[in-house]
Amino acid sequence: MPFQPEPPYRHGSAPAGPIATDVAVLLCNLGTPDAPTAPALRRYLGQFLADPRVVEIPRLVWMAILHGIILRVRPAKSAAKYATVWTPEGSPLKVWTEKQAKLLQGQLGERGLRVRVAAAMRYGQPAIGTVLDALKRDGVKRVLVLPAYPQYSGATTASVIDDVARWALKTRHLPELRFINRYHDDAAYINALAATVREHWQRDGRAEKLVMSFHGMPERTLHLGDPYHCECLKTGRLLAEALGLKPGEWKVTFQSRFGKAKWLEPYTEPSLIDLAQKGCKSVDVICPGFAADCLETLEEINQEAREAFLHAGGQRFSYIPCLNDHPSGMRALAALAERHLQGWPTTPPSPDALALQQERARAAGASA
Ligand SMILES: C=CC1=C(C)c2cc3[nH]c(cc4nc(cc5[nH]c(cc1n2)c(C)c5CCC(=O)O)C(CCC(=O)O)=C4C)c(C)c3C=C
Ligand SMILES: [Fe+2]
Ligand SMILES: [Fe+2]
Repeated sequence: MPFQPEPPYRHGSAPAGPIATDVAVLLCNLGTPDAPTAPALRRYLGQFLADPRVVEIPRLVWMAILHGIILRVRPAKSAAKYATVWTPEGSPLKVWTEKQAKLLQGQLGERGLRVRVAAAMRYGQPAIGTVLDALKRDGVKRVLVLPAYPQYSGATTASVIDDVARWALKTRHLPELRFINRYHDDAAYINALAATVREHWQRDGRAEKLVMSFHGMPERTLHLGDPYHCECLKTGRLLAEALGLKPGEWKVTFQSRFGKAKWLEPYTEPSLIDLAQKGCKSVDVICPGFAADCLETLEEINQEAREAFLHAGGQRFSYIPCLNDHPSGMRALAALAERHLQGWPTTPPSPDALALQQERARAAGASA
């Protein structure tokens, strides 16, 4: 199999890029369309929904449905939804992920770790392979892959790992690779979520119920051994414990059902309607499984679900934003990355070690 061309090999050359280090963290999120338009959505959904990790039905049947029906109908509808959340800087998911990468590099620097942090997207741009190529060109030799999904699922975390593996298959000189599979029960992540809820209560008052809405998955993935459902429930329980909530004061639900199959239940919007119809007047809604606000939180929850709850008789719907660039969320990501970076050379070399390294590089250059 042909491998892609390597950058020229140099003995002991210092890494390039914004900070001289050969260690990088690759913060990977789902990805988003380039524009809130039907053609951009067709490209994005075409790539996303063709991933066998995302839709697990026989290829030929699914490709006929995807290209024959879904990619003819859904792009325009989805584009209209994206248009309602689009910002002057672009899609919220991309804007937040890029900001998180910058802040994470700063946070790690403050902890004394010399590490590059780059953002990449599983679908759309910047693609994981493109970012890995750029890091390699800058002399990066070790990459910690941090999928921005607290709960592991085959459709998300494993799909990021697949994409890194696909890049590795065509790369001759591989960096050392590490992967963070999950952080659903990480104490700093739970505390960061709890901090955003408490801040929200202080600012806007507290509702009768805290609804924790996670992205759904087909129910059959649970029976096939995907740990996602279990990890969402654990995050929910730990968050409720951290907030000192009593049973009945909180509820875990699943949103964003796609297609006709049964997905994980209870579904978010019907649950909110049910709560309102049973006399619950106010809800706080948080989406702990999303590292950053995106279409699914800003439009589906803060617009559609809000309207459904109020229409069913609810009086106050408060949306609690995702961790985004919240300082405690960023500290949680930095602590998580720091633990997984252990053993890699992330501290600046001492002047003596640097002199020795330069001497060796000179000698190697002379004998090469
Ligand atoms: C946070 C975890 C996510 C899981 C699990 C997940 C599973 C999953 N998603 C779809 C289908 C769609 N998801 C869409 C958007 C979307 N999904 C996630 C996260 C998870 N998905 C995010 C962060 C986003 C938002 C992206 C953005 O640009 O803001 C969409 C696209 C939008 C639309 O047309 O509705 C689809 C489609 C499936 C089928 C699935 C599990 C099998
Ligand atoms: Fe999704
Ligand atoms: Fe959705």
